[in-house]
Order: sequence, then C-alpha cells, then structure tokens
Amino acid sequence: MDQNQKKICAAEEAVKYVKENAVLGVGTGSTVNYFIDRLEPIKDKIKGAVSSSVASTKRLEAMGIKVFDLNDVDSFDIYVDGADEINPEMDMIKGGGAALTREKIVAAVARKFICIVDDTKVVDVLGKFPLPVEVIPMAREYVARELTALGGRPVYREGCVTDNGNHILDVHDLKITEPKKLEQTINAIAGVVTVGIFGRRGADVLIVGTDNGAKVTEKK
Ligand SMILES: O=C(CO)[C@H](O)[C@H](O)COP(=O)(O)O
Repeated sequence: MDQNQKKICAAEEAVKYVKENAVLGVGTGSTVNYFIDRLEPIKDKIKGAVSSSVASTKRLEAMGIKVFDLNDVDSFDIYVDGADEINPEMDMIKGGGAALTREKIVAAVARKFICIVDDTKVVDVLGKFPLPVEVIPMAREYVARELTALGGRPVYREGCVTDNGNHILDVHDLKITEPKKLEQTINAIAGVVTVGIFGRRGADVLIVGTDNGAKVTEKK
C-alpha cells in the first residue's frame, strides 16, 4: 500500500465510529479529506459537523453536510483529525496544514479525539516534524527569538496566513521528550496563539493505516 492508500484505510475505519444523528467534529488535511469523502453514503443520517478550517467547511458543504458554528453546539461525541506525528502516549504534533488553532479548539469540545494517520506518522519521540507555532504577526520575530532560546530553530512559513489572519513559525531541531511541559512553555510566550503540540488534549483513539489494514488503539 502507498501512503495515500494507508490514509484511506484509516479514514474508512474512522467512519465506523460515526453514530446516527450525530454532530461530528472534523479536522483538516489530506487524511481528513478522505474521511469527509467517505461520509457521502451516510451524510443524510448525521445532523452535521463542526469544522476546524475554511477548507474543511467548503468540502463538507459541497457534499451537502450542514456545518454548525461551534458556539451553537454544547458538545459532541467525536472529533476526527489527522496528525503530523503521534507518539505512544498519543501526544501529537499538528499544524502542517496551518489549522492548528481551530483544530485545538474543536478538539477541546469533543468527548473523543480519533486520530487517523498512515504509519509514517507514528514515532517514539516527537520533533522530527518541524513544530508549527501560530503567532500574531507583529510578534513573529520576538517569538522566534524565544523559541531559539528554548533550543529550536524557527523558520517563518513564508506566504502562509492562517484562517485567523496569523503567521506560522516551524520549529526545527527539537527533541520533544516532555510534550505537555513544552506545550505549556511555548503557549506562555506573549504573541503565541497556539503551539502545535496536542498533549493536554491528545488523542483517545488512534487509527493507523498499515500494509495489513487499520490498526486501532484505544487510550486506557
Ligand atoms: O494538523 C493538520 C493540519 O493543520 C493535519 O492534521 C496534519 O498536517 C496532517 O495532515 P495530512 O493528513 O495531510 O497528512
């Protein structure tokens, strides 16, 4: 199986978690796009979705799925999203698609985070994938200096403006052995909107697409 087939395999397994009449939390990215596409046969059986990006909203609406404003939804069962890296504790790096802030917000409201990835995303230690940090534009250089002081090598993602009108710094050369601690430290820097470490709100269910089909792990 190639990487895309593995993403499809994980996405199809995630559809099994969708209950009738549910509102779904929907993430962003190529793996999630496969998940959205596979909602087609059951789209009339769900109430709708809460989306984490303009791109996912457009894809959901194009399929005829109603997209709710998060402020109009108290809570919902599942949030389905991809990741750039995930470790055995189900902490993740996210934000490769620059949607990390809205992803973190929608994930926070969901009862269960279902992470769908191909097997290249599963790692022992986070940090090989450059860590995305969304920053307020005027704070970009200040935040970059603070991230350098933490041992990282921040690189401005040129030309990228997030759905919230902000910039992204991708931080290279980090070996993230204590994800929850680093998440807190980076989030405390003035000008940081969100860091792409999802530790405080990690995944509850991990679905990995592999050569041997979907491997499902539930957090104990
Ligand atoms: O965090 C994300 C977007 O901000 C994505 O979930 C992450 O980048 C994985 O994307 P893909 O499924 O395309 O590999």
